Amino acid sequence: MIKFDAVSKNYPNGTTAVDDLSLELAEGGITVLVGPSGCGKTTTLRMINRMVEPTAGTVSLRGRDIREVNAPELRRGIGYVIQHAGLFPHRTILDNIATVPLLLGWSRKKARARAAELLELVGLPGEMAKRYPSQLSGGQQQRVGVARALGADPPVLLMDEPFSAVDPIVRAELQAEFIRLQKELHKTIVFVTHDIDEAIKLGDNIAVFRTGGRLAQFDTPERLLAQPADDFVAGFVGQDRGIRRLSFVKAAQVPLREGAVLSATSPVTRARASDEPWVLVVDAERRPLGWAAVAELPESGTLADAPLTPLGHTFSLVGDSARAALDSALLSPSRLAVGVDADGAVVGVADAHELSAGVAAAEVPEAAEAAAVDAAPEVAKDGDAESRVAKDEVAKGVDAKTGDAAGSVGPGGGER
Ligand SMILES: Nc1ncnc2c1ncn2[C@@H]1O[C@H](COP(=O)(O)OP(=O)(O)OP(=O)(O)O)[C@@H](O)[C@H]1O
Repeated sequence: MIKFDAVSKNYPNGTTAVDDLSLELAEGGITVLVGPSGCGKTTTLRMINRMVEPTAGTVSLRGRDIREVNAPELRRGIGYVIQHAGLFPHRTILDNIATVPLLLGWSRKKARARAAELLELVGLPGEMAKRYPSQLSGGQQQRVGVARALGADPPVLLMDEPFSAVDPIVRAELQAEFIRLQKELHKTIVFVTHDIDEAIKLGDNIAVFRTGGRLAQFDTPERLLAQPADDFVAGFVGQDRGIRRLSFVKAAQVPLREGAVLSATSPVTRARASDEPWVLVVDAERRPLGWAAVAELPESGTLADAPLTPLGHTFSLVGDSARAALDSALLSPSRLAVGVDADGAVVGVADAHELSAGVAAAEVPEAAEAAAVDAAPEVAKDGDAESRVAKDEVAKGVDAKTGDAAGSVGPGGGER
């Protein structure tokens, strides 16, 4: 729905900020623009709301060349969120959020009612409405920024490094809240970051730019990790892309074996006969109780009499990723990961070698399938890979990069 067709931006000083970009961004999805500093991400973003005009090529929105739409009208349908939230310091939180509805001519009462709804939507308590921005934490301000950008319910949101100015814990919260919000709102979002991990966490699709404003690869996160287009992309996505790729493989896809899984009522002689250094002791419902080291078993009796070493953590075959499975193998005293079903009953075990062979055999899933991994409730990113919870923000207002008013409505912005 947002299409760049052979778009370039050259500045009079000779800088090519964006070079011959052709790209189609899907409606209702999150497209992340990522790349090193100065590679043209912000310029690309700002060409969508006409804060920057291309030197060549065409940007279109839902099939219409955006040059045919006057900038204020265009920006009415495009929310804009920036680093540091860019709130108006002398307006209350409620009035900051009500900015866009007021600009659109809503009555003060209706605009404030909408602002109160948005405050709740981004997870902030109503009592914050009367405070001023300086009385909120950085993360809270970012949420207000998001609420403000959502004021007129625009179908498109542009977000320029919205989470970069907060500490890593708040950032993870904001990211997770952002994912929650997007599941509800289905906006078309273009998100700029220089952080590849953030891109992989948030993006349905990722455009990797290289210096000189050139597009290096446009792909789903899983394909970016599995099949980087060239050495630059491989270097940019990082050395540990193999591990991160595991987040996109369902644990259910990796083969498990029965291994030495024995009930606590089994005689210790059975454990010795298993030829395994460790046996997993389970209760009558096959729920795991702990590991027994065969070399340390008592002479006689049952496994209920044996000293047990705690399990570490199990992984769920119902929703976890292969990354959670590998993590549990690495942390297990027996070096075996224990896979359980939805009831917590043991299905089987695998060591790191077996898991990695299983992952290699599993095809890189298509985007839809990978999204299903993420959506599965049990994947819940509970303890493992990503803690997708977030609180984000948005808005428009004073642009941290330029100091300009950067409203998506009204005259804000302009080229740098
Ligand atoms: N108004 C301007 N005049 C001249 N050059 C500019 C102007 N605005 C941006 N540039 C240059 O264009 C290039 C791309 O800038 P842009 O801000 O789009 O990069 P970016 O990828 O967003 O970088 P960062 O991650 O550091 O924010 C840079 O070399 C920048 O210096």
